[in-house]
Amino acid sequence: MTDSDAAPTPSTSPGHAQVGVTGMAVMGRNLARNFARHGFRVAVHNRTTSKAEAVVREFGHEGDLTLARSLEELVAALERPRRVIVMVAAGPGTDAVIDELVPLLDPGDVVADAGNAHWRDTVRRHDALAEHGIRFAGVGVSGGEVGALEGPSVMPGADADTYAEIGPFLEVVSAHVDDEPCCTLVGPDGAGHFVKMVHNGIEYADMQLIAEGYDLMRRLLGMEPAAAAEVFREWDGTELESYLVGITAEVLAQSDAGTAGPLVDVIRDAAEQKGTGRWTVQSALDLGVPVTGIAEATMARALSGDTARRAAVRDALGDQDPAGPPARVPTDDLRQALYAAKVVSYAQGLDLVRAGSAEQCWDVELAELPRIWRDGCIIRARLLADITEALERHPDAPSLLATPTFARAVTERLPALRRVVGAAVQGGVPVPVLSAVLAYLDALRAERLPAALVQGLRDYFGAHTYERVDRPGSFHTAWAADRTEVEAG
Ligand SMILES: NC(=O)C1=CN([C@@H]2O[C@H](COP(=O)(O)OP(=O)(O)OC[C@H]3O[C@@H](n4cnc5c(N)ncnc54)[C@H](OP(=O)(O)O)[C@@H]3O)[C@@H](O)[C@H]2O)C=CC1
Ligand SMILES: O=C(CO)[C@H](O)[C@H](O)COP(=O)(O)O
Repeated sequence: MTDSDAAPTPSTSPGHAQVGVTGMAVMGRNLARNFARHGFRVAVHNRTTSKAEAVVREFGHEGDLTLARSLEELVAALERPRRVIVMVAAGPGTDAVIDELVPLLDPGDVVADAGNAHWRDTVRRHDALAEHGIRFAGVGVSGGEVGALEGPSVMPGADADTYAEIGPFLEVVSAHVDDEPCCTLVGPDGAGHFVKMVHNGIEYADMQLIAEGYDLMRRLLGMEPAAAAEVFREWDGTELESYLVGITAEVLAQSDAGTAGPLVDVIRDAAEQKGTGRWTVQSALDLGVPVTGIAEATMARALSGDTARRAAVRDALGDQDPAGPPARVPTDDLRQALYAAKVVSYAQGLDLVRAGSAEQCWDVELAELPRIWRDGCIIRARLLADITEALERHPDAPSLLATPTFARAVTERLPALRRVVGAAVQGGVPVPVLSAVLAYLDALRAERLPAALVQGLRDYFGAHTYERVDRPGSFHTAWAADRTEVEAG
């Protein structure tokens, strides 16, 4: 019997642990191990105790891991002020844990929710715990199972004194680039979870863009998954270098043991979602920020999962395009199109953070976000160093797209993006994010938009009035009478 096979025992030294983690599923377990590997004394707890026992049994040799069989034991195991990290299923699961924790804690203790909470829940929980004198942090964590263990990107939202208690721990275990932690206080209460939500929205757009690129390789260029994998592997050494492009090559190259064909061909084509993409779009709608790439990526997941409707419409309309054979585009056009579209979806996400921060008075420093996303997180990419630099140089730019570096980068790639979207439309390959991004760019660059006609129509049916380009004021045309124009109110 080895040491790690020994049955774990509850803590025998109250107040010994520096940090407690409750929630021993993939993320919490690995985050706890990450703390322990960095020399912190950690107490671990899980609702189903056997999972916490397994963590101590299997990984106790990695560091100072103490088992807590209940939240009472977890709290008792911690030094003061206590630091409890909650890493459980978002929503009711998180509320259940917090409700049980609160009576066990004292004023000054810190609860940090590191799950994917909705930022409005985080604001609510922050305010509710403040009434008990308990400090609350909403901590966005990205990196998946491996990132949690080896160094995630961490996006904490907290009051400064709360961050002073928990931040140094988070910074140590986060990913590092040039000795800088991929963790910084992004703002108070819900700011961290808002930023994590937008991170995930960008993640949705990134993944859908990659999927569209793959679909075009397959359906326009006739490439098999293994050949597409090679292209993505090659792209991972270019301006598109990123975690998601790298793992795309791996997923596409994977064979299925059962069929001996590509695994991707036997995976059901219905993309699921846990909510963060949808929340991003909902928040963007509330704030009036056009995050069209993220929105189309979220809708694309919903459409893919609507299999009954897909089958019904396919049967009714047929899937043959009478327009003829699809146009071919070089893979270099695809690479450029993906890069331009990726820049736009980052720009849209950052616009949303700017608007959310302004509305909530969070004072989020925008350039800090691409800086802490450079490593550890799912959207880590070479591009993020350039975005950081562009935003540091031009902090007041109204859009990332208006900074010289990215204005040039996108302008140079616009012809390729247009060729790709054109070929996809002609070939009947759906590219919702690529085409939404192109439309967004064309609309932003247009001297005049047909919004003028929309205003005219609104005035016609609802007397909603319109403004004129040649003089100030609001105007209404008496559409139902003599059609003269009057100045309104
Ligand atoms: N998986 C990922 O890649 C990432 C996940 N996240 C977020 O981190 C958090 C944890 O994620 P993950 O590790 O995947 O685990 P899950 O989201 O699958 O949640 C499972 C954990 O939540 C606990 N739990 C669920 N309901 C309750 C409840 N009512 N009371 C107490 N505990 C409860 C479970 O305990 P039990 O074992 O007893 O069922 C288990 O420990 C989530 O908020 C998730 O959104 C963030 C970044 C990445
Ligand atoms: O936060 C994450 C990554 O950053 C989680 O993996 C999250 O579950 C991803 O979202 P979805 O499940 O909706 O694809």
